[in-house]
Amino acid sequence: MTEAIIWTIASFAARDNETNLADLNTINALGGCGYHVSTKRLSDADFSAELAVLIAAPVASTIKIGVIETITHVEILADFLKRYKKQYPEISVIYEPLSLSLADMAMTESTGSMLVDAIKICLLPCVDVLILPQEQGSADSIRLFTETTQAINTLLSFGVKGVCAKAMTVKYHHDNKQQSIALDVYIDAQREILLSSPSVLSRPSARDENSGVFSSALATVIAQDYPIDDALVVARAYLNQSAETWPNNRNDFPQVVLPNTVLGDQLGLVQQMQLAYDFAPCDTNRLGLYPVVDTVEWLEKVLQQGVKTLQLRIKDKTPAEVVEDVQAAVALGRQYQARLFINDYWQLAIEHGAYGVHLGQEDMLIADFVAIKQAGLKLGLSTHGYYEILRAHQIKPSYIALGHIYPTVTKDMPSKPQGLQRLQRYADLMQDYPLVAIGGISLARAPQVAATGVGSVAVVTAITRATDYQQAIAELLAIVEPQSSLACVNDE
Ligand SMILES: Cc1ncc(COP(=O)(O)OP(=O)(O)O)c(N)n1
Ligand SMILES: Cc1nc(C(=O)O)sc1CCOP(=O)(O)O
Ligand SMILES: [Mg+2]
Repeated sequence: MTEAIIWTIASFAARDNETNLADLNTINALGGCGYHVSTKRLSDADFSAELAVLIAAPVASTIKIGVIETITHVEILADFLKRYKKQYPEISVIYEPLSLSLADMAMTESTGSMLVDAIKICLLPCVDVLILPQEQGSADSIRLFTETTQAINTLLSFGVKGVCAKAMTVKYHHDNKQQSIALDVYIDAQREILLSSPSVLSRPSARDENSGVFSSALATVIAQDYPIDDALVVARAYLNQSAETWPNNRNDFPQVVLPNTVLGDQLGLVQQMQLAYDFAPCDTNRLGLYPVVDTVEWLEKVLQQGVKTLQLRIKDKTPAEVVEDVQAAVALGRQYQARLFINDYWQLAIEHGAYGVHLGQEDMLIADFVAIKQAGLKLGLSTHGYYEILRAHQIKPSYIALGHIYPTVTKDMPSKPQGLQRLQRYADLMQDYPLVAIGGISLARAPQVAATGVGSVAVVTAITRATDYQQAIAELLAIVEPQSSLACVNDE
């Protein structure tokens, strides 16, 4: 893995060293390596010279910008970033101006401050993520949320790629009591992310929101190639904790706000989702070896080898074309007393009484989760990183699948492989769930995957393309379910 290099460029009017130290501590704590340029009291020529020195430092993965005090510094910096991004288009620029609020920045007419105008015209088009506070706790949460999204959309029109309105206090009613939470709202061209955390007042151990630590944390996580949704989650968890380590306590992680929930309703989220919560638990937390196959013939072959968890995954056919396969699959599952999951065709799974259904994140928008729950079917949900894991956790499925761990030839994946280190982090964070690792897991890789503590390993080609599938299943079973293989041996 290449080193995560973060450059920080800022001038702090007050508490310089303290704030600078908080930045660098955060970068170190989260596994990055920071290089800092302080612009404070630098002449324009000296500022340009400092930036030229930075060029000689190791190439940045992300650049974090803090307070920039003068118009010419803004212009010099914007020019520098434009040139640097041309050379390294992959670089992300994270900007947390601290002293400016969302309302100040989002005014369309001139604010009366030439500095703010210069920031909007010159700097924002070079910025990938702008982070601003939205502090006021209006009693009308729908209005506050609407104003916030409007302000963010205005800022996006200035050319910044994504905007996060951070830690806004939202008051809402639940169980006849007024609750108060801190909400992060992030919007870019592809996504809108809402993360709720307990209000700052109820978290004495939380970090100072006005220290620039959020953007340093975000920059460091993005520098390690995490996508923005996952980076927001980890940065927020870091702010919510006091420890100077990569966050690993679920209590510190934010909750993903979904429509059709108490908070979602009170923010006026309108998306129609037939969500349900707390699905039937699986009979074990360790689902073991989990072959995913696309024919009834394969189901039977793997069942005959002693497999107890499996999935029928037929893609892109009409329900009428797969109904007989689903019926036959359910019958086989019963005959072998196995946990048979049906991918995608949740109505057929309900109709024919499968053990469970496996669905993806996008299915949360279309499938009737209430019907699945009412029918008593187990629900497995796919995830591809922290954000999706927390989103899945909101509805408490029967198991969570973590993918894709390695490159896979079975499916075109829009995301990057997670690798073992991330899998370990997810396994530690979600250890109370049945977890299933999937994606590119071969016989050779299975021992390391199993060693992360996930109770189940799902495979397609490790079985279907094996020269000897029976041998492959026997070896995979011995790796993933060593206790059951021992029991078999002892039983003989
Ligand atoms: C065990 C397991 N994990 C993940 C998937 C992927 O499901 P999904 O995201 O719904 O994608 P498709 O399989 O439908 O392409 C899975 N099927 N099984
Ligand atoms: C169906 C599927 N879903 C994935 C996910 O990450 O959600 S990876 C995957 C394919 C797994 O096949 P193989 O074991 O051959 O790599
Ligand atoms: Mg699916």
